[in-house]
Amino acid sequence: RLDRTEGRMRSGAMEESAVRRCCLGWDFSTQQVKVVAVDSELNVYYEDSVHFDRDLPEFGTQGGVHVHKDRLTVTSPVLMWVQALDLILEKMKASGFDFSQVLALSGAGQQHGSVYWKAGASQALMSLSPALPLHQQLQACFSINDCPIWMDSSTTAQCRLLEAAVGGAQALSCLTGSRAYERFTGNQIAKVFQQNPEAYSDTERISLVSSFAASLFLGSYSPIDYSDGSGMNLLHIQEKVWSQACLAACAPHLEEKLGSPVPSCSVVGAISSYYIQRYGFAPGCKVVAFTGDNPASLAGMRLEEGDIAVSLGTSDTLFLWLQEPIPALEGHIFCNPVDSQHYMALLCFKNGSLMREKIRDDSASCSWSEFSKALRSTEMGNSGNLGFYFDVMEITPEIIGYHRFNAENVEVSAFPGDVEIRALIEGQFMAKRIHAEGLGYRVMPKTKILATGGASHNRDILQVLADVFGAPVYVIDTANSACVGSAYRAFHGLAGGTDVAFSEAMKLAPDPSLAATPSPGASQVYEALLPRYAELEQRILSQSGRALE
Ligand SMILES: Nc1ncnc2c1ncn2[C@@H]1O[C@H](COP(=O)(O)OP(=O)(O)O)[C@@H](O)[C@H]1O
Ligand SMILES: O=C(CO)[C@@H](O)[C@H](O)COP(=O)(O)O
Repeated sequence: RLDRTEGRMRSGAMEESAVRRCCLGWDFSTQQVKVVAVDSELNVYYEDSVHFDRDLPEFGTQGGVHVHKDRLTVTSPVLMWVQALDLILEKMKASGFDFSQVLALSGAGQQHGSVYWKAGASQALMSLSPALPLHQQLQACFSINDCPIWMDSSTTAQCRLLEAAVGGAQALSCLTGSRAYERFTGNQIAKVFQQNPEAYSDTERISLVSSFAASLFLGSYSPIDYSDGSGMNLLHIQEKVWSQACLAACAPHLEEKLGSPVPSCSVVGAISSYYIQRYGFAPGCKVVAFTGDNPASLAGMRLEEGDIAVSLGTSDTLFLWLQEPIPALEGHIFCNPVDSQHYMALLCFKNGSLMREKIRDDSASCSWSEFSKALRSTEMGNSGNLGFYFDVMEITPEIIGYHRFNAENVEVSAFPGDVEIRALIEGQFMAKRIHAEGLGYRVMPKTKILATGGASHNRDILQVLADVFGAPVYVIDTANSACVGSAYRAFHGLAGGTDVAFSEAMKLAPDPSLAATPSPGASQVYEALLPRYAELEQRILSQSGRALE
């Protein structure tokens, strides 16, 4: 496995790269920009990344974001994303990467975040000078410099208005795949319009992080794809058009600022001459629509029906392939990124890796190996001790704070270090199983769990995942499934997109490898604990007055 933080050709790849045709897969995620190169036999042979906090400290982000004083507003500087692209391309060039062999590229972005292009920006995008980096030329192109991102939860008022405008939460979910969520882009745009009407009217185009990144490569505005567009509370997920009722409830002239959405596997154009002249890309290099990081991961893991994918990144997400959507008050239905007739379900847990890092720092001397040791030295079921750990207001369910319970369901104020670590990891995975089952998901004998994201490097964490779900856990060769999925999607788009089955185009892709199997006795332990966890979760929710109606 490669060190994910350093750009590296896989062994032997440097010599071969001159003749190696490839597709690039990008991921503009919360904490970093990452890229992989995948060759025509679908092998990953190059990976690179730029980490915002570490490599661009002048933007002063923590975990790639700025949390504002109200603790609800969370933004990221748009120019940091632009500069990260400059930096990563320069790193690739310095390492000898041969851009002329890139047949096509696609990418992913953290979902829901929005970028506001100022009037005149399209002209600047179309006339980029290859002599200068992008960030120097795009400085004045944004009407809002700090983009609202998925961690923002400041738009409750806008959410209630949107639901009321379309006949309630369930009606909105039937239309757009989700009830109103604070981070969903329509509500974020409504807040921008209400609080900053001048910036809104000075905006000629609104992009998602994904379509913004695609626009940088195209040198013109890229359309939003159906799958990432499903995370906005604006797209009619069955008809695949913007819902006029939702647009009207959010902000005026919104349709023209969004442009028309397109199937996720569309070729949206050829790469801008900027990249041909500055980096040596071939003029025919195609850009396939960018999508959300979770939809891209679904493609990267080549999810099959019955499987469940768990992404352990900044956020933890869980997703499934669906034929028939049944939108509900919890979870989300998105258009499927690789088959526009089908859908995917997604559950998002905001307290993912950053929460695990906090408990690691407090209880395992800032060391993942100490953290793992604690998991190995404690028993499945944690002697009945259960914990809920939410540093920031959780999405699934809406709980904040730490809540620890002993085997008698009595709330306690602290646990010893290793009990705390097991309580955190068991609790995170029990919540995932309980809420997936709430969407109708059932673990079956043939169930595979596909794990990805930074924490899927940790075998001891994956062992707890296998034990709690009672199913084997598989990983693909890289934890960057959103990048790999983006490169796969580029090949699919190149092969004909909607006219060709994704699975057909992916026949050569390597199978995932087994990382953990359930330990003997796991199912008895967790069959007893899961209902207790669910009851305690309800108890906390009703004490905080946030139980779902
Ligand atoms: N060995 C490990 N054990 C647990 N978590 C890890 C390990 N290595 C990395 N991580 C976690 O992975 C996270 C980054 O995951 P990643 O999927 O790359 O994030 P994103 O795509 O959201 O930027 C880090 O915040 C870190 O906590
Ligand atoms: O909000 C969601 C999904 O609905 C998040 O999953 C974002 O898409 C951020 O992704 P990561 O940076 O954690 O991969």
